[in-house]
Amino acid sequence: MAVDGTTARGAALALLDAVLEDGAQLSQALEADGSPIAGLSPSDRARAQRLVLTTLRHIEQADKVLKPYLRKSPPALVRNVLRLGVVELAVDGSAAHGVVNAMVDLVRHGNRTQHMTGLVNAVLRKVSDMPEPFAKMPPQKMPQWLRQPLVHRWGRDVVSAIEAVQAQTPPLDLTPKSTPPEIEGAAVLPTGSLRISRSVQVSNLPGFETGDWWVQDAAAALAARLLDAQDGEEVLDLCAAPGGKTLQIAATGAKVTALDISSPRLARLHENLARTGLSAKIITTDALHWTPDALYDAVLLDAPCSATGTLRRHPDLPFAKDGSDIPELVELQAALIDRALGFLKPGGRLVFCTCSLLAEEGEDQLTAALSRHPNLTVEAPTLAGIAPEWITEGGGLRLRPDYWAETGGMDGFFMARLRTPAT
Ligand SMILES: C[S@@+](CC[C@H](N)C(=O)[O-])C[C@H]1O[C@@H](n2cnc3c(N)ncnc32)[C@H](O)[C@@H]1O
Repeated sequence: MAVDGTTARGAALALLDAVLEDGAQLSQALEADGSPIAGLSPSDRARAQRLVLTTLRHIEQADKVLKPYLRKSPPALVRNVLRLGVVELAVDGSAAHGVVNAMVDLVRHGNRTQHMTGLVNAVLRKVSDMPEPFAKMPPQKMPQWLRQPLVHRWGRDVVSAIEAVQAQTPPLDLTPKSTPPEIEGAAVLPTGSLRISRSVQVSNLPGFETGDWWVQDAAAALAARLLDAQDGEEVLDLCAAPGGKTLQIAATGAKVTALDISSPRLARLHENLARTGLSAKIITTDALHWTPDALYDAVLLDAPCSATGTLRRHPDLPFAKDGSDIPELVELQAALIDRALGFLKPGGRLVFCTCSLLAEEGEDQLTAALSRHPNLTVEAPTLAGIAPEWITEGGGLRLRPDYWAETGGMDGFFMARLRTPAT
């Protein structure tokens, strides 16, 4: 497909196409050689990313608005141009004239779509006459493979509340290295993370160069807090990259070993350590086939998972995944838990966590670990800022996107702290 890749909108279209038509993950499309954003200025890059993310959060509504105007389904490129245009008009409130002309231009540049400029022009003009194109429409639904088990567990109201949060642009959360720095407009959350709700360029914020903080969702920041690493302890961060939790553990003064199977992801951990002036020993290997030289006081296992708790930050996931890899992930998580327990000194602690909304990757995984290892104990969380209802019957911490909804929600996570017997 040939599209105009020189503008933010052209790049957004190419990215949308990669996600919706090729099933690519947005992060991969952004980082790929020859990525559509490669030649753009920083502000156009940010604009292209914002546009594609907002569109992915509103595909369902955009298609509903477009349906009455399309007698038959247009080619994918034209459909995606129309979706981009509708979302810009409905959500961003961009000036109609500019949006319509830009979208017509995108279609004009497509090899096989030049003849559809009239259709795009006519449809988008009609949409631009609607006062609020998405008014009274419910937020975009999660895919059935994910929605159904969540409705079964939490009910429709909770699932709708989660979807309402997923429809919004999430705030930027930062974890401070020590004392929270002064950043204009940043709120300090009850758990200690900083939250910025306006649109900002991260590298322009005070404290970026000096590594006073790093970007990390407020829920993600709780796993290392639950581990509660102490100055001088030997701590293993298994599945560590890109390293938000490694940085938190290193900041306590603990001696951290950060292990991950992926060297490209570990390269980002190296960058993060350099920027923050923190240190960790880094090992690139498969945790399932590695044996440490000595045992650890504590292990953090942030296991690979469906990432279904992160849809508000990664709205491309429902389009790139169908849930078919979950049984394999559940098996891998259990194997990693068993392996991690073998790396602990007697009386050591393991925090297991996943950024999944699904019980099989969280609550059920904890139950299964306890039945495989009956002499483990679960230590219920006592962290500042968490609500009692977030603690599960089994002593884990269940975090949901609709918690703190009024200030932008949080990523979905499950985490639990386990202790091995002292002798
Ligand atoms: C949820 S991510 C970790 C995020 C990280 N803890 C952080 O806070 O930035 C899961 C990680 O597990 C790693 N991984 C997957 N299978 C692994 C294995 N067998 N051994 C080691 N790492 C593995 C992936 O490369 C990925 O970086």
